[in-house]
Parts: sequence; C-alpha cells; structure tokens
Amino acid sequence: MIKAGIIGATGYAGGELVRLLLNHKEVEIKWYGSRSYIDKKYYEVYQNMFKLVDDKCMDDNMEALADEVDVIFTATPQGLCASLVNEEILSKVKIVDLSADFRLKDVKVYEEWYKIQHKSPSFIEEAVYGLCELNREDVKKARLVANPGCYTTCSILTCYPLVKEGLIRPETLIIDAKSGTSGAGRGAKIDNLYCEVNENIKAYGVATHRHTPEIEEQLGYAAGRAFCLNFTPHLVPMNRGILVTAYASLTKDADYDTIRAVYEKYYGSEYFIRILDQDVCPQTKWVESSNFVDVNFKIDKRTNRVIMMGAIDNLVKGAAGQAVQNMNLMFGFEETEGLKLVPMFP
Ligand SMILES: NC(=O)C1=CN([C@@H]2O[C@H](COP(=O)(O)OP(=O)(O)OC[C@H]3O[C@@H](n4cnc5c(N)ncnc54)[C@H](OP(=O)(O)O)[C@@H]3O)[C@@H](O)[C@H]2O)C=CC1
Ligand SMILES: CC(=O)N[C@@H](CCC(=O)OP(=O)(O)O)C(=O)O
Repeated sequence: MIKAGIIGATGYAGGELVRLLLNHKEVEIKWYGSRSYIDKKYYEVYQNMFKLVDDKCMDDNMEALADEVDVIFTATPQGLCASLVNEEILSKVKIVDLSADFRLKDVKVYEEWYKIQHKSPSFIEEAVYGLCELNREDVKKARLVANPGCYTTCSILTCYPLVKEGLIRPETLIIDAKSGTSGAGRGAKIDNLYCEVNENIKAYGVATHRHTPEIEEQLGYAAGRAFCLNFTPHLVPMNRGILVTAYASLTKDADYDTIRAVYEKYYGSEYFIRILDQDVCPQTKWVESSNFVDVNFKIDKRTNRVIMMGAIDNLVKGAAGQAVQNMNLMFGFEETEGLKLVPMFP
C-alpha cells in the first residue's frame, strides 16, 4: 500500500483522481490539497464524497507533503508544479504532474505558448511524457511524469499508428477536436456559463491553442521529422468527453485491411485502446467515465484521404485515469488496477 497526496484535489481533474484512487487497492489518499478551501472538509466541497472522505483540505506545501507520501499528483494550473518541485522533493517522492509544465521539451516553446516563465527548466529533460501506451518502459523508471493533455491524448493516439508507419503526409494533417465543458476546469469563467455553453457550439483557440505544439512534438517523434499541423478545438454542451476527427492525405493507396492491420499492430494488445468494428464511429458516450480510448478510421477514396477518429473521457484517460495508469507503471502495480471502469450509458 502506498500513500498519495493530491495538490489541486478540489478541481475537476483532482476530484476525478480522488474518485479513482478511493477504488484503488494499493493506494491510500493522505493529502487533499487546495488553495481556497484549506481546513474545510473535502466532502463539503464535493458532497458526492459525503461519508466517503472525512479528511480536511490541506495547503500546497509540497515539501511537507513529500515527507508524508510516496506519490504526489499535481492537478493545478500551469506553472504551479514547476514552481514547487526541487531535487530534494524528487529524491523522496514520485510526481505525476497533470499540468503542462513538463510536457514540452523545449522551454522556449513552453514559454511562448503558455506565456509564463518556466520556474524549473532543469527537470524538463528528465520528465517522461506519460502517454503510457507509447512510453511504457520509460514511465516505469520515471521520478517525474508529465501527464499528457486531454486533447493531446486523444489526438496523438488517434493518429499515431498511421504517422509511425509513414502512411500519411504530415503537412496535410488537420485535427478537429471537441470537448465537454469540464475540460475547462471548475473555476468560474463567463465563457463556461450555462447560457454561453448550452445549445451552442463554438471553435476557440483557432490556430493558437496551446495543445498544438504538444501534438506536433509527439507526432514528430513518431514521424521522425518535424510536424506542423492545424488543430482546432471546439467547446460543446456536454459535461465530459473529447471527440477527435483528423484528416490527412495518404502517401500511397491503402485499403481497409491494410490500415486496420496497422492499428492492430500498435493497439491490438492494449487493454485501454479499442479499435472499433468497420464503419463504427467513436462516440463520447461509449467511453464516458472510463479509461478507454475508442479509435477508428475511414478511407475516402474520392479524395485519397484517411479520416481518423477517436474518443476519450477528458477527465479519465485525458487526465486522472491516465495519471493513475502512470502511477501504476511507476510503482510496478498492475497497469489496469483501479481503472477497469465500465463506461456509463446513457
Ligand atoms: N479538466 C480537464 O479535463 C483536464 C485538466 N488538465 C489539467 O489539470 C490541471 C487542473 O485542471 P482542472 O482540474 O480542470 O482545473 P480546476 O480549475 O478545476 O482546478 C484547479 C485546482 O488547482 C487548485 N489551485 C489553483 N491555484 C492554486 C495554487 N496557486 N496553489 C494550489 N492550488 C491551486 C485549485 O484549488 P481551489 O479550488 O481549492 O482553489 C483546484 O483544486 C490543469 O493543469 C489542467 O490543464 C489536464 C487534462 C484534462
Ligand atoms: C474545454 C477546455 O477549455 N479545455 C482546455 C484544455 C484542457 C486542459 O485542461 O488543458 P491541459 O490538457 O493542457 O492540461 C482548454 O482548451 O484550455
């Protein structure tokens, strides 16, 4: 049994971590970190936790926390983890950071897209990008894991097999993505008010969204060359879920069986990635509250393009579920422990 602390336990991603870790056989939560609710009972922030959690919220003192737990999750705004971490802390505990602080290897790219100065660039090189299905062996050895973004997880896993096999032209890739509102966090923002989101759909961050360089970097590693792509996110009136539809020109003629075999090659033995049957398009409802990634594709013979599709729950595989999956690998637990969640429907 290991002890865990969550800095940012009162946010949506942190709250989802609590839900998942309460059902994990090998973990006991010791620290419910907060900024606004210090000394308040955690269940008073989330009444769904009434009679399940009796602890009070604590501060974000990572040094004190490092003496009490084996693993720290930081589910906090961009910049916070980088401002708290140091060598002494990392010599005592493992950290899974759900923010973007250690995802991008080039600190200049981080500072340009996030508009903040990185407070501990010396740990960027060491941090492992925690997309478990692609970096499993490195995650097992890591002290510091950069948990991927929600849009990025879905986009990369949807396109990765065809990029890796050189079956699509990188310069033609366009990723259209849609997210539920929980992706924007629990903080009050006018854009996320009921009247702004309900019965509405809108693109945002067009040509400027900060997940673009993260997707480009990771697909660039797969392609073995720099990637430059269009990524357009949309906000849709649902609580959870990300749906990705990605378009690219094929480098050669390929039929259904050829492309299917490529997806099978990379994902055929992955528990959390489900390659759907021919002509079945992923839906967010089919993965809701689970750690699954549903993927599929369709070849458009008229345009010689392939259309790749993927769906995840942004709070599970896009955040807390993936963080638990990473922790399982880092501590040598069964990778699926605490994560064999059956999707909710309807
Ligand atoms: N929501 C999602 O789908 C996903 C989120 N993420 C990432 O996870 C992180 C958290 O996101 P999310 O849960 O959505 O955000 P929320 O706004 O819902 O939660 C933010 C959390 O951080 C805490 N916090 C804020 N500022 C500080 C501070 N200065 N010191 C300590 N704690 C602080 C808040 O505490 P309090 O409420 O007590 O003030 C709260 O617990 C972000 O980096 C986000 O990018 C990643 C993938 C998906
Ligand atoms: C719907 C919505 O607003 N989504 C957030 C992204 C989700 C997130 O939390 O960002 P990271 O994955 O980088 O941590 C956004 O577009 O900024």
